[in-house]
Amino acid sequence: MSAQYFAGGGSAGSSFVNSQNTRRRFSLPSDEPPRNPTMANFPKPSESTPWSCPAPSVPAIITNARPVSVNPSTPRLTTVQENQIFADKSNRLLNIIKGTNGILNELRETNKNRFLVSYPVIDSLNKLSRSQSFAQKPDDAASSSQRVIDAVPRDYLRRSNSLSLPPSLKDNVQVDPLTHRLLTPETAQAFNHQLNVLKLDLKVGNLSTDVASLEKESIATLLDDRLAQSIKHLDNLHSRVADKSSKVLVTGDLNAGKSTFVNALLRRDLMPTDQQPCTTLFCEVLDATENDGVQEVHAVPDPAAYVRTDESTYDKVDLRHLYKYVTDGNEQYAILKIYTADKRSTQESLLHNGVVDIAVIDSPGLNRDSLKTTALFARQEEIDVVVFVVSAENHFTLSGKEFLWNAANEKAHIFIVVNRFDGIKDKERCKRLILEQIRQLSPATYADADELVHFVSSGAVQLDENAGEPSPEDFARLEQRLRAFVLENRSRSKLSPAKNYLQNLLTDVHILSESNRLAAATEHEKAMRELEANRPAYERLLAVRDRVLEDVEKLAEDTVEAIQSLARTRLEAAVEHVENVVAAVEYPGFLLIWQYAADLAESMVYAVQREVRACESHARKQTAEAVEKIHETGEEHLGEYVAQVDIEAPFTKHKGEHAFEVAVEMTDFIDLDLQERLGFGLMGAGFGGFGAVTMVGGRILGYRNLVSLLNVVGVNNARKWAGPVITIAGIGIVSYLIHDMRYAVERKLARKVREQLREAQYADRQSYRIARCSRKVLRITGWDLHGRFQHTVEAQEKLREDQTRVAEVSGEALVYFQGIAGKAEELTARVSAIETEGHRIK
Ligand SMILES: Nc1nc2c(ncn2[C@@H]2O[C@H](COP(=O)(O)OP(=O)(O)OP(=O)(O)O)[C@@H](O)[C@H]2O)c(=O)[nH]1
Repeated sequence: MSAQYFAGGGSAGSSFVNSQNTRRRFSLPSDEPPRNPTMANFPKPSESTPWSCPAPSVPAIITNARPVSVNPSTPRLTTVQENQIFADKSNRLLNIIKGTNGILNELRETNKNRFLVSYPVIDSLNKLSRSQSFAQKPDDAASSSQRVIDAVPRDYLRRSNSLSLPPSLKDNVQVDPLTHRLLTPETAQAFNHQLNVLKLDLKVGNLSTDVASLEKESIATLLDDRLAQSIKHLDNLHSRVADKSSKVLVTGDLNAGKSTFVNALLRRDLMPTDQQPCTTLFCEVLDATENDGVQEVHAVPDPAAYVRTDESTYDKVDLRHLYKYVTDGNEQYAILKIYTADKRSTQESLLHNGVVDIAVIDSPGLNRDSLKTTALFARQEEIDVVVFVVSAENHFTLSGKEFLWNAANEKAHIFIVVNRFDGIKDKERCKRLILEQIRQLSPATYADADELVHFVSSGAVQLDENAGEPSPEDFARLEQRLRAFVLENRSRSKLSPAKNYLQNLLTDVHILSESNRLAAATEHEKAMRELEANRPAYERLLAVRDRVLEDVEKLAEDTVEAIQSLARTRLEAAVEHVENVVAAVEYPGFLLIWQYAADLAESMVYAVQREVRACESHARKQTAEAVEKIHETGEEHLGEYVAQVDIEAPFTKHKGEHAFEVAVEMTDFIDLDLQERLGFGLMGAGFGGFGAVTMVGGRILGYRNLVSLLNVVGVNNARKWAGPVITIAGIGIVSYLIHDMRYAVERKLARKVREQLREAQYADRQSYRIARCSRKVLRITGWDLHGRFQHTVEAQEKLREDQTRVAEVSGEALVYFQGIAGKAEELTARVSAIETEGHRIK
């Protein structure tokens, strides 16, 4: 049989065995006084069960022996009283287990779906060192971190009268909210180290990971594992506490008579006995009522997986073949579960006696090979009592001594059966020698030897259960004390592990939730403080934003309007005075008059366009100044930034829009419009001399004037003079036109250019275009500023939203962890009030 079986065996699972050596026992003070029952609270002795009958008078073996398994000052109870107390304690423990289970499940749920449960730490190693007021060894030469790890938590746990955190932890609990990382490796380890059940397992293979190097998420995952394990273990404890049966392991040297003793207890020849060693397997004898009344054997390969109702977990064996299975050494089985019917009355039956169900486990005799396995088996918490059978003829063997020595460390009290006493001649000497050996091997058992050491002859017990023969007196007393011992131990073996585990677990839950509450409180306070601190700045920003953006819009509109207005005025003037360019253009003579006309037209166009460019330049300058002003205003409220506005771009883009052309035509050289000519002549230099002539010429050419003149001179005379006069007039007109051609071109081109520009609404359009370019630049600048304000406001709002969320979540966490800590504290007080040491049974 492998040791592995025992690691996983039993309803309590592996952790029972494993936790034995590591479990830290500390007792928290209870608010309630110990609930030791008084006789007044329980039935009178007359109401007791058969077990409470007066012990047969046997000579006291050791007169000064003092019972140490329970408080000697506590009055002995009847089995009924003990049963009631046990039932009360069990129920209270079961309720606490249920409550603790609820907390763990809630913590798991929270850790997964609401907020991560963090492992808080202490931020400064120096501060930790100061907390040596908790330390027992202030001058310890060990490193400060190790000193702290050793001193703070354990000492706190040992000395604290309440479950509040030590001041050193309270002051310094910190979780970095940004990185969610635990601070400083030493402090993280220190915190982890103070936990017991919920201590994180940081071993990956052979490597040990540092808590501080873990992200909060990783810690939450590890914690989840821990919580899941604890929930499972609580379930095991629940089953164990709820299980009303007790287990008695019968062990001892080879051939000491263990099987004979078991048969004597059962009053039945069930287990094979032989003069040579024959028991090769652990054999658990249970009452057949636990197997629906069917007597049979279940050969179980894996006890941890054994389920009575699931036949795949064992091989069914007929009771008739038990001998073969027990003696053949079937190594594939770890244990035989033997369900047997006990026909005796409830009062007499050991297995099913109406008070406590007892399962007796016969085991292979101790030798070098079986010693370790049996020791592991005995160490299981589900073993309530270990009965050690020693042969009165052989005394203790080396293996037996080693077993007792180790078992005494685990169970303190062993029930010892000195068997085959019938074969001893000098019985008193034998008793003396054996008791002396017991004194050395198990002092606690020796101290209570009257109760725990029995010299009997199992072989002398009548096995025929129907015969009704009374047991020998010494064996009857043994049975009575064994039942009492089972009851006394039941409380300790069943309830103590649950109590210890609950105390450790609840203390861990309290420490964890209390430190999380502190972290949440710190975070909440910080978030609220920050929210309050940046509120004025935020409100100011909102007010300034609206005002500044309004001002900027107005500035932009004013600037654009001024630019447009000035440009229109200047361009209208330029159009109106387009003929001013004439003075600047040299007249090259009549023969080149066409060229002259082209130069004039070009100069006039150029002059107007030059004015457009001047307006654009002015607009750019004004726009740049406005942009600069807006930028300065922005920087005043938002801090320095680089404005991303290209002032030139819109002006360059619409560069060609001011172009226009004027074509020179033949008609531009002849001007018959006198009025215009006069008007123009008034402005032209040297034009006055021809004014009267051209005016008369103009009248001559009029038809009505011509008819009036003919009437005066007569038609015949007119015919006579007509030819020469017309010739002279024609020559004059031609001369005049040639002479007037330069001025006609100047007048007509000026008029033509002006009219075309007016028709095209050139001044309006250009001033509007220039203003539009400027508006575009200023609008972009305004948008830019608006965007920057918006960005700043949004950043502020985001910050405030985050702070609000942190405040809400941390506030929620604070209340939550406060609740958990309170529940844990209350449950701890309740569990501490349960006394599990048991009582002496009559
Ligand atoms: N005289 C006498 N013989 C006994 C007594 N008890 C047991 N025996 C005998 O001792 C021998 C061994 O008894 P078992 O019960 O098989 O011993 P055991 O310790 O179970 O043996 P293993 O399990 O094989 O180690 C048998 O022959 C029994 O008859 C007793 O009280 N008096």
